[in-house]
Amino acid sequence: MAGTVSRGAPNIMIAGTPGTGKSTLAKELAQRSGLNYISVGEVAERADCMDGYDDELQCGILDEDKIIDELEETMSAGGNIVDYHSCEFFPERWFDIVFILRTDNTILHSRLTERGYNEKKIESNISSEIFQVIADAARESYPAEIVHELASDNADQLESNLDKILEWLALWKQQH
Ligand SMILES: Nc1ncnc2c1ncn2[C@@H]1O[C@H](COP(=O)(O)OP(=O)(O)O)[C@@H](O)[C@H]1O
Repeated sequence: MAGTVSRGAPNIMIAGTPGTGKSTLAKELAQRSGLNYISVGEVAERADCMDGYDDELQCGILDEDKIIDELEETMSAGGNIVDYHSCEFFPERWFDIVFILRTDNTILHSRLTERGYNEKKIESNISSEIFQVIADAARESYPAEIVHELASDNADQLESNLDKILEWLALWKQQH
């Protein structure tokens, strides 16, 4: 079960549709908490954990088994903030808490346009956000009580999300 493994510091998953603000939140959280930031995409590139390329969506395909092997030791030690769009394929035991960032469709559309995504990729991501694909998959893979959705539309919400997570972290430390 998640959360029952003894670790010096918790592992936090930050998931969500591309453009919802995962890396913005996760990097700032790492700064403020001292926890270790892990961009799964960057590790996968560096450690050659990609398994082909999706031409339609114009993105690499992750070799899930390989990235799990690559991260296992670091995750077992605890104290990590993991940034990746989906999380259902990671071992349940890795995470003490899972946050799913959610963004209003119009705002998300502008962010992805600004990022230079093509129309097909934008539509695919917006539809994934509308149908809450990532949130539902997370809830199927982790205990409901550790999965939390966070609104990520504006700077105030970013601050309040950081506050909430830092509060949770302080509580975790008191209890462990
Ligand atoms: N809470 C927020 N309010 C306003 N803009 C945000 C917020 N979070 C992220 N952004 C902006 O949205 C864009 C996408 O954020 P990013 O963190 O790269 O998303 P992701 O890692 O989920 O793909 C960036 O330009 C970032 O500055």
